[in-house]
Amino acid sequence: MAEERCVHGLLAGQCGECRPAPPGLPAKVYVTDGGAVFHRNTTCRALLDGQRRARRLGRDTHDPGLVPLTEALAKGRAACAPCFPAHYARVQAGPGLDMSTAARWTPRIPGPSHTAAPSRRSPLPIPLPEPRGHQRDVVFLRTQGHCVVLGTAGSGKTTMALHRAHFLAHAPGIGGPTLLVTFNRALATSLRTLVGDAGGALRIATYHQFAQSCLRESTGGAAPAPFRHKPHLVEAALARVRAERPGAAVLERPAAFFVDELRWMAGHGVTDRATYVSGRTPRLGRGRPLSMPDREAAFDVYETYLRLREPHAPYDWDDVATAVRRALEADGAPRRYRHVVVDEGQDFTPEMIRGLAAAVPDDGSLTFFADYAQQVYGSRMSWRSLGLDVPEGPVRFVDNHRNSAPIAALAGAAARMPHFTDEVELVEPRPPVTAGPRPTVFQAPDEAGQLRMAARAALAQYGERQRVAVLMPTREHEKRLLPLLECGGTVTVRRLDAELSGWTPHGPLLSYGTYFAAKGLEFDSVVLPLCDAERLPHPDAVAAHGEAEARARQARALYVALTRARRSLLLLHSGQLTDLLPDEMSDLFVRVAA
Ligand SMILES: Nc1ncnc2c1ncn2[C@@H]1O[C@H](COP(=O)(O)OP(=O)(O)OP(=O)(O)O)[C@@H](O)[C@H]1O
Repeated sequence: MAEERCVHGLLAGQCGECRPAPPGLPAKVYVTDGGAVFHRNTTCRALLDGQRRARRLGRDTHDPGLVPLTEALAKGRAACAPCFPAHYARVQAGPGLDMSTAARWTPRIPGPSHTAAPSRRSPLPIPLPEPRGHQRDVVFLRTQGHCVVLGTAGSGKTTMALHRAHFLAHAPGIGGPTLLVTFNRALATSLRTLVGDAGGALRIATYHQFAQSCLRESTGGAAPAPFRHKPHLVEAALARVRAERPGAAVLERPAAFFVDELRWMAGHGVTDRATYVSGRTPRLGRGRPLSMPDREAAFDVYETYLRLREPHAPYDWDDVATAVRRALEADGAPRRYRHVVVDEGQDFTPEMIRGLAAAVPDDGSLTFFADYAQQVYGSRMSWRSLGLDVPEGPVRFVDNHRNSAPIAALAGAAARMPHFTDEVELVEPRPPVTAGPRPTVFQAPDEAGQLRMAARAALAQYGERQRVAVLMPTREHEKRLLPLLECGGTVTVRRLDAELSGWTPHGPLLSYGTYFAAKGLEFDSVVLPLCDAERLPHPDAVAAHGEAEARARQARALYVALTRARRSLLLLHSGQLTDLLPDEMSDLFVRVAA
């Protein structure tokens, strides 16, 4: 049953052509040649408004014609929302309200015998699954000093980070104001919508929100905002150094390489020439180390950038972390937070973590959750370079609670490919047992066909009340995809970005965004267009970082995208399929041709 597919090779419910007619829709509906939806009758307000708008813009309009519902659905049309509000009301009700799910999400956090039980005065418990196995140990890990938790994708790191933060915020005696900090704004926003106001003692923020409020406090509100236009200024700095040092081969690299190099320097707090040029600070990753003369030239770019930035701001989004650490180390005042919990820690630089460690008092704690297989920002790092004191070593989560077995098998095989594995500590996952269909790989005739197919599959699954995301490597194609998903403005589509406006933690959802924007989030179904070899890895990344490093970085981003899907995964391409995925012979996906 798990592999039940339609005549087009897609999963039942995934195919825009074969999905059953949603209940409550009539046998015949009205469509116009230029429209993307179907209507109940020709007096529909949205239809008439749309035609008026088209005429105003000088476009042709078409008279509505009556067609069988099945034909309208087969052409990928969605129901017009004003004509079929009951249909959308049902879709909106969604699985999040299902009683069996509600029971599974009943929050109870039984405390271990050696720690105090959570206070009776605690606010309402948070709506999360109960910790299991090692997860329980982590919620109640020691409450002073540093703790590290490494876990594979979907192993409950975010869930346990929330549990732990909630426990630390409210446990009597040992509890106190707690900061749960993430890298992605989208993830922070989604966590806030999940827990709501879990009590004033728990704050959820991104690192950069924390940094800004910290600097504001330390300067009495006078701290300037970090400089926003670093790539532009690095390019200008590079042009100057090229003129001063003609013939230096390293300076022929694109500006993106230097942006990345400067980020590494800022992230590790390497700000003097001798330390940088000597190469004493250990580096990980596949990029070939620069020679000493090349490092001299790269340091010139750094210094020139600093000089150009000086009139604008004392720091940018990368080296703001050093300003925060210095401000906190110099500040003997009582700390605002007693405990800090870091989620998605693999994206934090050592300087960020040092600053967060300095933000808690001696009787407080810093807990660090990470999965280095999902590190997608900047150069490779290990938790061991963060300066945390963890004599007992990290706790490891190996059970994947999110992905079905076939999706985990594909993602796991991708993560075991030679371009992926490196010297950074990755947690080997235990294969999940949840059954499900194998991922589908669909070859469309061209890129436009990929986007059309992606939208149709996403709409079909959204119509089945699922939480769906269409994820792409970059923002380049978003403007072409959005109108296909919106169906003439009748379907509400959420963009995965910093604001994550309209995000709801439960119920059907149709969303789109980049692999990066989806970090930490999850969906029932994920559609990945543009999995072509010529895009993954992107040629710009190859030019900036070299083939091996670009492949490794892109593979980790793709791994993030694959592991966002709980039950259904559709990958699309039109040229050659990217070789960052296991090949056709692996039997880990079902191939479908247009
Ligand atoms: N003990 C548990 N029982 C049931 N479900 C769980 C449990 N722990 C986690 N889950 C579920 O597993 C899914 C993944 O959890 P979560 O997002 O916390 O994982 P993660 O390790 O942070 O993932 P990623 O790093 O890939 O973003 C969620 O749907 C969560 O509700």
